[in-house]
Amino acid sequence: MSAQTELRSWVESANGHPDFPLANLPLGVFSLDGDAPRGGVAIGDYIFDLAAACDAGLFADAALEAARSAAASSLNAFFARGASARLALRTGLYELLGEHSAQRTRLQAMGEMLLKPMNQCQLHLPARVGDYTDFYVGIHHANNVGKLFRPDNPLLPNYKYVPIGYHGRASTIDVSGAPVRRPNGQTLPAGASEPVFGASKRLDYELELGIWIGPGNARGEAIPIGEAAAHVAGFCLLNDWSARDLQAWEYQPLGPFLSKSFATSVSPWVVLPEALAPFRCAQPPRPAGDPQPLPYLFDERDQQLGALDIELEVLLLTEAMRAQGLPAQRIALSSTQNMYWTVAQMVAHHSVNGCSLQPGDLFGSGTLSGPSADSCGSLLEVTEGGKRALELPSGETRTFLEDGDEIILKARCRREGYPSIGFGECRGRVLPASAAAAR
Ligand SMILES: O=C(O)/C=C/C(=O)CC(=O)CC(=O)O
Ligand SMILES: [Ca+2]
Ligand SMILES: [Mg+2]
Repeated sequence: MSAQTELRSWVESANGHPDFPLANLPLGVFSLDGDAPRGGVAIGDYIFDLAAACDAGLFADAALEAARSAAASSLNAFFARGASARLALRTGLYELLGEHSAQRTRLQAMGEMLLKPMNQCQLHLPARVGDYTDFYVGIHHANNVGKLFRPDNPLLPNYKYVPIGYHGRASTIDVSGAPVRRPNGQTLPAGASEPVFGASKRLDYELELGIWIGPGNARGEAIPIGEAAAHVAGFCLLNDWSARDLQAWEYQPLGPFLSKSFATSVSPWVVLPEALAPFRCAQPPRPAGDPQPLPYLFDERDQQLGALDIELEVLLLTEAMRAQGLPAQRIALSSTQNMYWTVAQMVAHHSVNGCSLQPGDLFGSGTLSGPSADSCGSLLEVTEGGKRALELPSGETRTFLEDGDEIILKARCRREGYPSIGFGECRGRVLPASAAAAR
């Protein structure tokens, strides 16, 4: 695609925008000045108001139907419509927002009615999440964490056969910017034989890719792997906040429970699969020599697509850094290339037993650490279980998160010859535990 010129927009701030050029067009739900939340599209420094555009008669036919469902106060109905609605909407948006739009003069005159300054808007959770499942497909994370929790048996024998996951908690999913209260719970102090109750002392983040589910399946009807892509509505950043001391005490034999159910943060913009299509790397996600997946988990086309190629970043901003005027410090740079299982394999596996997936369900990929120390997706790994403190430009050190610390996740896709696109941010700041800890 010689798209650099074709993909220019008359919305000037979109051209060269680090996250939201015309090639991206992610969907979200926003409100302005306390008005009703509604669907919008990020373009440069603005949000294109889909309800206002529909009311102004800017869309027709399939694009109008798609825009109407994406203009609602949640994107569930739009997700349910699948790829044809996304394509119709994207085509309509290109026609309206492209540099050579036939309607450019009219749209520019409508200015403020259609384009809302993003920095004045409030962004909401883009969909009602019915169910949330967190996978474990970051193989470096699985190895690193396995070594810490189970030194004798880090990567369990099922890992290369089953996309491992646990059922998360949908009621505590927040959009970026919502604070995260340090949880209280049971922990087993080092050397003790009985647990104590109190605020977690080992609060951590997890760098993950979020996957929004589209049409989904009826109960009892598994989604074949070759059709799995049709059930993926889009992608976001996800932080699976984790209390490692609660986790270490509670997780056997059924897996994480209260150590992860107190908060999960997601970025507000849903990056559509069509926008991500160019960003794949040739390397297949499964190294040669590893066991062949069972047939329901194998699709030649899915393997040939290669791994998603999205750069992922974690930044930390402490209160002292804020007070000293220091910028957030990057503490990890990783990539979705570290996913051992593909998104299609996750969808096929999740539904193979007849479990139904529904529009607006959310998957977490699992923590996407890379192989090196500067690409770890959690503090547990960065500090080797709290043994090696992380040094910060403020002169502070961290093993786990302190109250007031803010974690910022970012993601970007780059490829020669294509405009790069970004996901925006997923932020969360730690609040002190509630007084219940004193009881
Ligand atoms: O017991 C373990 O090996 C570790 C489990 C997790 O940390 C669970 C989790 O959230 C998976 C992930 O993010 O990759
Ligand atoms: Ca996780
Ligand atoms: Mg969580």
